[in-house]
Amino acid sequence: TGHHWGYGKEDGPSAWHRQYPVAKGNRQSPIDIIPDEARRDSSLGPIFLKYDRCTSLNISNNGHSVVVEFNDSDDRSVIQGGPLDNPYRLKQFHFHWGEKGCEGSEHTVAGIGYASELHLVHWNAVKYKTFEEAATAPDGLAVLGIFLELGDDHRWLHMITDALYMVKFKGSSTDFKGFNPKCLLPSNLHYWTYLGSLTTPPLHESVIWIVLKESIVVSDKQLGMFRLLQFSGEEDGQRMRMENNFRPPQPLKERLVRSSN
Ligand SMILES: CCCSc1c(F)c(F)c(S(=O)(=O)NC)c(F)c1F
Ligand SMILES: [Zn+2]
Repeated sequence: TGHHWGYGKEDGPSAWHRQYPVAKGNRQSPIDIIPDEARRDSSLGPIFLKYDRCTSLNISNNGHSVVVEFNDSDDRSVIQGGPLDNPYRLKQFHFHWGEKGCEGSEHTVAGIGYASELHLVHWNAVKYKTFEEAATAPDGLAVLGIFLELGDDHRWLHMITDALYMVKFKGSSTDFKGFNPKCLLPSNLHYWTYLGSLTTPPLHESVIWIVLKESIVVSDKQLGMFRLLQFSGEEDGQRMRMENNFRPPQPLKERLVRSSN
């Protein structure tokens, strides 16, 4: 139904505002994070991640990214603390990446992009009954953003890249049980936090962003496996390699970025 959004010239980020006017809103994501302009806030405590390995369900290609979904029927896997008033339940994680190493992340740091960015999406199940309801509420979602930079192989990322051949085409999905995303975290959980939005349509302004200062390291070979994925379905004629599925930084407007200590 209707013309769907994408990352191409005609249907990419610069065109999204036509169908999603909030694209020009006051709390859009991603942003360029300028560390020197972030406010250190001593009231910002540490974040706590309690991820239970047995809540992962499946890995799939939704035509925009590769997504690992979790069972969010209880509080087994949650993020809490930091800027959050409640625990937020882990719903899914996915990645954004480029076609070369110097760009591919969504947030940038003092104008510098990374090769990729991992998003762990959580929702406020204390205040809202469903993910869908939370996804449209100003404090409904908490997304943990982790930068990926190029270097040596990541010890655990192979668990994801080994499964990518099974979800090459849009609409494909396969079991992915027993994966604990804790293995994708850097050693240090210092972060920047600000109020923003989804970075893909419908671009809801419902995200409390928590972006980790420390990146994780993956190899070019591992990241190259993500580029074997296709935006298009198996039956679609033209081959559409999945890459450059990132939105560029948006205006900060009247927002403050805070920094944990
Ligand atoms: C209602 C969307 C379904 S869940 C989801 C998602 F699939 C997604 F891709 C992003 S993102 O904007 O791309 N990255 C932050 C999200 F924020 C999400 F919450
Ligand atoms: Zn994302």
